[in-house]
Amino acid sequence: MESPRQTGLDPAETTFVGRSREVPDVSFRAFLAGRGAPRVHWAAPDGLEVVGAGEAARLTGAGGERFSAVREAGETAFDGADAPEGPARPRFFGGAAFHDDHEPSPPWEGFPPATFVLPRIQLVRTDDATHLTVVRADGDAVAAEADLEAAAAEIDDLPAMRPVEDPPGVVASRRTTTEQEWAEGIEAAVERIEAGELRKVVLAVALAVTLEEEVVVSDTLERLRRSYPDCFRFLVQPTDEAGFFGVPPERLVRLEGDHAVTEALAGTVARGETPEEDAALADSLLGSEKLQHEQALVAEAIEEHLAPLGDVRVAEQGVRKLANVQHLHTPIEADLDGDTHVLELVDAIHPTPAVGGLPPETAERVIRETETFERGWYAAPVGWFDTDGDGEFAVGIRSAVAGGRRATLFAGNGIVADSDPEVEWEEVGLKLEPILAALDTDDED
Ligand SMILES: C=C(O[C@H]1C=CC=C(C(=O)O)[C@@H]1O)C(=O)O
Repeated sequence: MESPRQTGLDPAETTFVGRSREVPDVSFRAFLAGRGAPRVHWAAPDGLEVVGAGEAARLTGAGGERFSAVREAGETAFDGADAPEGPARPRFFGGAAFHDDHEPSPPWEGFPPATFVLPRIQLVRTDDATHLTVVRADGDAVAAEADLEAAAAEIDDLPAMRPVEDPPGVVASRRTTTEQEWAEGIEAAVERIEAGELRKVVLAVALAVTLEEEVVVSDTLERLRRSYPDCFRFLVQPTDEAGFFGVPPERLVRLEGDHAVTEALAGTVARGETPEEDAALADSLLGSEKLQHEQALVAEAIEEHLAPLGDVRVAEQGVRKLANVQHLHTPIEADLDGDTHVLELVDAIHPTPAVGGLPPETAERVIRETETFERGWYAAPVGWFDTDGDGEFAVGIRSAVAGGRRATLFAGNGIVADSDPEVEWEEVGLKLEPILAALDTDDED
């Protein structure tokens, strides 16, 4: 196992040099298709879209200090760097496992407890331009200029649009937890809640899927964009064998300077078939004592973790509507007192009770004892940070890890005192649906 502070980067031997220029807009999927792993794709619902390939540097961490190990290495790595600023600035992309003692085993080979890659080539699409950035770790500015020329020439040859391949098709899918095991897990959790040992725990299922053809993950992500335009989209492909991807509706945190934005998202009902039914379901969400409790615990925990760092404002609760489900949603903002790195916020907030539970240690123990699969990077922070410590992270839910003819999908529910195993079994089905549909030929639009 890696030592907790191992970062994979020797600052004494590293001087980053980056060069960038504006380029004509091209298909980001075409860019990814032509490059080997590692590959990343990130899109925030409110603007920034980035793809990256290759590795100028990689930071890894393990154990309870994995986020601070990565942060410290990232900070010193950029001392003396000669790199562009603004939208074209270099960024580290990656994420972490849900549990800090995670050890990669199938389907999570290639996904350590925490790892971030600084791509050698990055393309950034903002509202008004597309920027190409190349980065080298050897401080050779002349070579960086040449890399930029070469990459720009390759980009010139890429198409502006790329057709989306047919979905791979689903041959078989199977939850790795039986309905009986699920019911027993929930009943045991409810007993602990009634005994006062636990207030809430999020229990999840994995859906193991066999595909007809090999999956092209970036095409799957594109199909998901069409159905879930308001969600984040991410892909982390550390190797050509496997990619972790998803369309999470939930921002873990965004930090710009001293301003942090986060949210409490929890409590779920389906969408209605008609506007009237939809509104009635939204009312039932707002009026449900159980779902309100489930979400209030999330908002309170986030507020409590941010309060020592600055001035926190909790906005009014609303309903967040996605194509298949609706959630209770409370925006939260904070003006931070000190110079804070986004990974410090990630460390402070993860796991929120929207994916873990309360008290956190007991909930994590219950998750381990109950779940019949390895969470890996599911429900964990995934995103990027820059050399100033700004960045953005989503919660890796509505997600799957896939490669070749296999995909494993994940979905979980908050369990509180009055949770009913049958209702919760159906609800995880609703949350698994979007990715399953994007993989299956029957659901082609
Ligand atoms: C843990 C998941 O969703 C969380 C976010 C929103 C609503 C949730 C719920 O209704 O339980 C979960 O807390 C998931 O999608 O796997």
